[in-house]
Amino acid sequence: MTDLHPVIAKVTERIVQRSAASRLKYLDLIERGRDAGTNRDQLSCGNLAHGFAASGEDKAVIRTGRAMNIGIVTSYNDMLSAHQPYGRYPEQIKIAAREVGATAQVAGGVPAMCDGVTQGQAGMDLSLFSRDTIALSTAVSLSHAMFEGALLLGICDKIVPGLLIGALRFGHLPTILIPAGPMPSGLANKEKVRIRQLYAEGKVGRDELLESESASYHGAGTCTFYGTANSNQMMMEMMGLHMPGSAFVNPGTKLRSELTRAATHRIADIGWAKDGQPNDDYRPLGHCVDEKAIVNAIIGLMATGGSTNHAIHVPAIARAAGIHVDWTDFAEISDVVPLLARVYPNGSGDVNHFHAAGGMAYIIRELLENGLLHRDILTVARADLTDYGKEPVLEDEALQWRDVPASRDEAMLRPVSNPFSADGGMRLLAGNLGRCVMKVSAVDPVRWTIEAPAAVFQDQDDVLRAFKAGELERDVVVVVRFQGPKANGMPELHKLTPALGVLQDRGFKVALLTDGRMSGASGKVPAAIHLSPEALGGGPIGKLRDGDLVRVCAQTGAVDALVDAATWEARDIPPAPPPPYDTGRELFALFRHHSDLAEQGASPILAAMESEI
Ligand SMILES: O=C(O)[C@H](O)[C@@H](O)[C@H](O)[C@H](O)COP(=O)(O)O
Ligand code: SF4
Repeated sequence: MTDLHPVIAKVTERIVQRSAASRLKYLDLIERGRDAGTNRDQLSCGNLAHGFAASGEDKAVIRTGRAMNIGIVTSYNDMLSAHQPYGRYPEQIKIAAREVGATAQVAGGVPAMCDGVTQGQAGMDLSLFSRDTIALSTAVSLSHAMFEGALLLGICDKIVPGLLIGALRFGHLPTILIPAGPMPSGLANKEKVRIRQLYAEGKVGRDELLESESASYHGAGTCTFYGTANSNQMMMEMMGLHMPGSAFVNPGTKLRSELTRAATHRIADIGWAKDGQPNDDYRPLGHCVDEKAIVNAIIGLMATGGSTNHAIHVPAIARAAGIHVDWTDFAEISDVVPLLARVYPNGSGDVNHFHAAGGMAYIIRELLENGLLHRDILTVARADLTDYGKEPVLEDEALQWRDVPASRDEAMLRPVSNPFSADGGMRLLAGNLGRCVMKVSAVDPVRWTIEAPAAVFQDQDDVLRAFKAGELERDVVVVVRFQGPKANGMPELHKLTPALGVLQDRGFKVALLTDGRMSGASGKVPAAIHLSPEALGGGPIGKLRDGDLVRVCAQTGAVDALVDAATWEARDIPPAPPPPYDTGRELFALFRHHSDLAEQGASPILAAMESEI
């Protein structure tokens, strides 16, 4: 077994040192929460009676207060394909809880936005802030102090980060995340993108496009591209917050339901008490999510080509646990963690193919054996992260975990000894335009450096209008600004991907530069995103003008306007567009006013919380 890589050890120690004071304060919160929350002792008879009045056959057990009452926080809705399966999970969980003498109640529901439905629409301006809304809703759910454990039902982009941020403020509770799995594979993602580009060129009509999209997104379960949602599942495995290997088991299968049952049984095993006696295997969420677990999540992003959105969500999740990480930590980890998986958009296969090839079990075992992962973290499983290097199977109807000694498809999954690339492909870029990130794992290396005249926009629809008018048929850095959290909520600009892809396929050197975001499913066009500081409030991206030479370079980590210093200094920032107003966006003005930098997590609630504690 190889010793831990020195850079992983160094970055982890730097995070520990940086977080020492805030982490200590957080751990004290957990101690106080645990002492106050034991078996609902602080509740009055009136409080308690309200809490179990409608709990039916569980009423007597909840009333005695001697067994774990599990709080289920669910993000069910039946519009979101990934969350539609959750509809029947609470009843299944209640049955499983009774099997081990525990009880379960739905503590609350949280909203779950589908970025696929809102992509390119006004609703996308609420997407990032829906994460903090989910965190607040999770806190409201768990604030009833009726629970000695929590099960979180969530999968998609902002939902898992939001659930975790909220639940971490109740870090004294043992907590397990329960996924529902990916939909079976439909139309191949590459074919979906081909039809989209034909539509962008006017070569196919809306009917053909809708047919193609419907064949790709065709049923219950998470979309099969490796975007932010599936990156969430990967991170939960890397942090040991799922039952091992839960991430990519399809909905509606016996294995899926057995994993849900096992998670319910397990949560009852790791509370602070068991059968009314102190339990020496108490595993509170706030102890599981420590600096090593956060570093493991970042390592997972690099080893699998995970979503750039997590360059924003991981700092926010970490802050909720009193831990501070930055993009320099990401970049240094990326430099030493090889890319072991090629899953669309970083390859052709999807997450079902990835799982069949060996999936997370293979990735984790490979990284552990090569000293590229913290093994000694407090997971929700029985041992440490070793448990997660095995895949779940049913043998004679019983849940088992088995080794995955080798990749079953080296076109998708490779060993550390023969990676797809020596590093993780999430680069930090810095220069006179600020700091930003660029994911290169899905970008041809010949396009890692783009130097071209800027075409400057303040709205993604204006980019598409310029494309359709033939105004972008050249080497170009497309700049879209005033897309930061304070300006309009930092939407994803993924709708631009087909048009920019067409320009790139026509042979032009093309890059996107924005203070906004891209989808985790965005791929082949180099995109320098999350540029901080954002244009609103004076970020230098606001000084750019049409025709300025701009250089984005993932090789050297540069993002610069090649404009002479005197001209640059003399420039003003143009007035910001009016704030968004419709689709409920005006209700989120509070969040826009208080959001902090993307590199800190772009979180109004954490920024405000830290200003008080
Ligand atoms: O970060 C992500 O993974 C995206 O937000 C994803 O959740 C969203 O659905 C995209 O829109 C991709 O899907 P389309 O390519 O179908 O838009
Ligand atoms: S992966 Fe994206 S598009 Fe698919 S259900 Fe989740 S949020 Fe919606």
